[in-house]
Amino acid sequence: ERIGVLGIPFSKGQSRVGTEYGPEVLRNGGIVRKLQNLGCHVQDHGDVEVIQVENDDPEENAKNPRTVGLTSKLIADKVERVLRSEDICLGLGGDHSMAIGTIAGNARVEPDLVVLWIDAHADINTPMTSDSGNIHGMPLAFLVRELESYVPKLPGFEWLSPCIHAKDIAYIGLRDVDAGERKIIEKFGITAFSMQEVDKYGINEVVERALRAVDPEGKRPIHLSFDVDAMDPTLTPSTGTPVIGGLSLRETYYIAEEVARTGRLSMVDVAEVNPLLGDEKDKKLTVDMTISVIQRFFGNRRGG
Ligand SMILES: CN[C@](CCCC[B-](O)(O)O)(CCN1CCCCC1)C(=O)O
Ligand SMILES: [Mn+2]
Ligand SMILES: [Mn+2]
Ligand SMILES: [Mn+2]
Repeated sequence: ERIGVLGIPFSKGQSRVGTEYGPEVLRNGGIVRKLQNLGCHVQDHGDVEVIQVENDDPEENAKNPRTVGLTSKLIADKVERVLRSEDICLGLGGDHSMAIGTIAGNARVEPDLVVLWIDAHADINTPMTSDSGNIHGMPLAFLVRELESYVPKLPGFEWLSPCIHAKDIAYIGLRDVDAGERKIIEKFGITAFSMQEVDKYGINEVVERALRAVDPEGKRPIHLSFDVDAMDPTLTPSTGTPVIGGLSLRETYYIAEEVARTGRLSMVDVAEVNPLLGDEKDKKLTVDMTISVIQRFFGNRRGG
C-alpha cells in the first residue's frame, strides 16, 4: 500500500498551545521509518500551511472561525492532492478541527466514504450548542448534511459544503458527551458505542456492529478519525481534554487491526497529541502509544 503522510500543525480549534507540535513529535518518534519497516511505501508530503487571521473575533460563539475555516480549506485541498497519488493518507494533527478539512478533502476523492470516529467525545456541537466555543468540539457539525440548517455559515467556511450523512458515522469510545450533542445523536440516529457498550458487548462485537451499521455490504471506503483521548489517559496523558475510563491499548489495537483487515481504509486522522501537556514521561508515553496504534492501521498484526 502507498501511504502519504501529511502534517497538520494546527491548534486554533481549541484554547491550549501545543497541538501544533503534534506532527513534529510523531515524526521524531519515527513513524515514517516504522511504517516503511512494515513494508509500506511511505511518502512524507510535509505539513499543511496554517493560516493565522488577524483580529479573528469569535462569531456565533465559535472561536478563531476565519483561521480554522481557511486552514481547513488548505487541509482539504492538500488531502485531496495526496489521495490522488497515494492509496491512504495519514494525517498527523493537530487538534480535531483538522477533521473538517480531512473529511471534506477525502470526500472529494471518495464521495461514498463512511466515518469511524474514535474519541471520548462526539465532536458534533453546533456553535450554538457548544459551551466552550472551541471548534475542535464541532467538526462533524460542519460536515453532516442533516445539520446544515442548524449551523450558521461562519466567516472562513464559505468554501465548505456538508459531505456526509448522519447514518455514515459510527462512534466508538464516547464517555463525555454534551447535552446538545446527545440530542443530535438521538435525533439523527447516529451509531454510537460509548465505553458502556464497549464494556457491555466487548470491543470485538462493538467494532463488528459499528462497521455493519455504516457499511452493511462491506464495500465503502473508511475515513478513520482517531482522537488520542479515546484511549485511557494512563496511556495518552498528553492531550487537551483527557477523560478517565478510556479504551485500553489492546482494545485500540483491535479497532485498528479490524479496520486494517477491511482493506478499505482511505484516511487516518491522528488528533489531539499535545506534547506540552504533562512531563517528559507523559509526552514520551503518549507519542509511543500513539505510534504503536498507528502501526496497526497499516499491517502490523500482533499475530505476525
Ligand atoms: C464535550 N465537548 C467539549 C470537549 C470537546 C473535545 C474535543 B476533542 O476533539 O478533544 O474531542 C467539552 C465542553 N465542556 C463540557 C463541560 C465542561 C467544560 C467543557 C467541547 O468543548 O465541546
Ligand atoms: Mn476527544
Ligand atoms: Mn476529538
Ligand atoms: Mn481532546
